[in-house]
Amino acid sequence: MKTLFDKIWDAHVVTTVKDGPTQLYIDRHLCHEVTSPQAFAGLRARGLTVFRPKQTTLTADHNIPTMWQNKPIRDSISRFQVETLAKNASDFGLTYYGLNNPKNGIVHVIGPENGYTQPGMTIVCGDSHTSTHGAFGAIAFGIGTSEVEMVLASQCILQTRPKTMRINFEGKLGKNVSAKDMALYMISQLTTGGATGYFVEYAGEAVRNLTMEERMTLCNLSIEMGARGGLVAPDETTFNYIKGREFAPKGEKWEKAVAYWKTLKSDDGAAFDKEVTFDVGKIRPMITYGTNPGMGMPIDGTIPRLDEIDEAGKISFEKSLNYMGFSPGEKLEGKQIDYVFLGSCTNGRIEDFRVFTSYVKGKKKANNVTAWLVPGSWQVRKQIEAEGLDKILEEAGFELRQPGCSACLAMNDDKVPAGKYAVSTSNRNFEGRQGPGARTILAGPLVAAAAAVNGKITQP
Ligand SMILES: CC(C)[C@H](C(=O)O)[C@@H](O)C(=O)O
Ligand code: SF4
Repeated sequence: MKTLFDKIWDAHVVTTVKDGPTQLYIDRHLCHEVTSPQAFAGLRARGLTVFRPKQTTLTADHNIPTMWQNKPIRDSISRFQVETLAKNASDFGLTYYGLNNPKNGIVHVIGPENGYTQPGMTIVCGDSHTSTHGAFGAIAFGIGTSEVEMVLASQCILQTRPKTMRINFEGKLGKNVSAKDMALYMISQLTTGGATGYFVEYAGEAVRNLTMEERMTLCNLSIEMGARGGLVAPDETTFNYIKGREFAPKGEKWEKAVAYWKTLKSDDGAAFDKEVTFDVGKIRPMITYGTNPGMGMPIDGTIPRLDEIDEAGKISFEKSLNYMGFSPGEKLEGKQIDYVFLGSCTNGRIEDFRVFTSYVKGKKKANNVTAWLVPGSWQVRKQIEAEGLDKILEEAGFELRQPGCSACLAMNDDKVPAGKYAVSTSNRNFEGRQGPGARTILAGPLVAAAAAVNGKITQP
């Protein structure tokens, strides 16, 4: 009896070093401008080529502006990063979706939308949120730059087998409760270290009922509780999503692939090293109040009091609240905010824009709010336009930007000023994450929409 993880892992083992790591074959490799330059430099220094060039795809996302992408990038460091990526792609003969390419977008958005991400695969990228691709029933995880070099050179990687954990979400999600709320709730319960050393499988009725995009949101945040990755067994929802996409198998190959994908589930009675169950009926729309994604609570909740925090955590708890400008025991509902960011590989897909738009339709953006609405890819942006969502957003006083990581992290022009509050659909609320001194409140797209319209934290 095997878990889903075991089945995929075992099918990719090349050799195992006795008492050491496994040499694992990698099906898909994605690269972006931040973590790949030294890897390519390493290949050059050793006179190596890319072993299987068709299995690596490059995209520019972190350092790019989200306006005027047809003009040269103004910031010289960012421009250099992106130019280096383009040069590496052409020198090593790799597919590259650069600026203004219709397939450009955030690395974890474009893989799935092109059908490049498929069940049963091993997928890596020099990026922690590679866990997103696990939504398709793939072993997908982030790697370091030296490992990027290893994959480029050999299409393999040395990995220690992680432990397995299953997280069951039972019951039905309440009204206005999203996959993001499930994830923030889960991390608030398990803490940011709760899954360290584990690869998580998400299961249960509530997970089966999620769309592919919602499963991606959930898997995306796996890394924020320390997990190596997270995955969901593929089912009809998965197959329907993949069917017909550019890199999806076609014709007879499709039938064969689906027959194999249907075997990709944990056997009844397969043993996990740890198992946790949540009743989703208890989950309400969430926000974070601190400086790690585990510091979350329902919107109408109160920040824990100092006496509720254990001795060891008191100093960092106080430091965190101090940075945020909040007090222990405070309620945040009704609190004024300054920025709203809809986007990132967590919540920058079409369904997120549909949810956001459905709330703001016929309403107006609050005057005190600067809103950045950033599609995860050009294909997402095209779909937004095809559905006329851009018009509705415009009428409500919003402006749609061009794709990129944007305000998810302060590596490009979209920085939240010091001291300002941003309700953000991204995945990290670390100090300085959205700009030096910026204060991030993580939430789902619906809560972000309510904040954008009301100018403060409110129930959607
Ligand atoms: C820049 C990159 C290495 C980083 C990551 O690995 O996650 C970024 O994508 C992030 O979200 O912090
Ligand atoms: S959108 Fe944010 S989390 Fe995702 S890859 Fe870009 S920087 Fe990382």
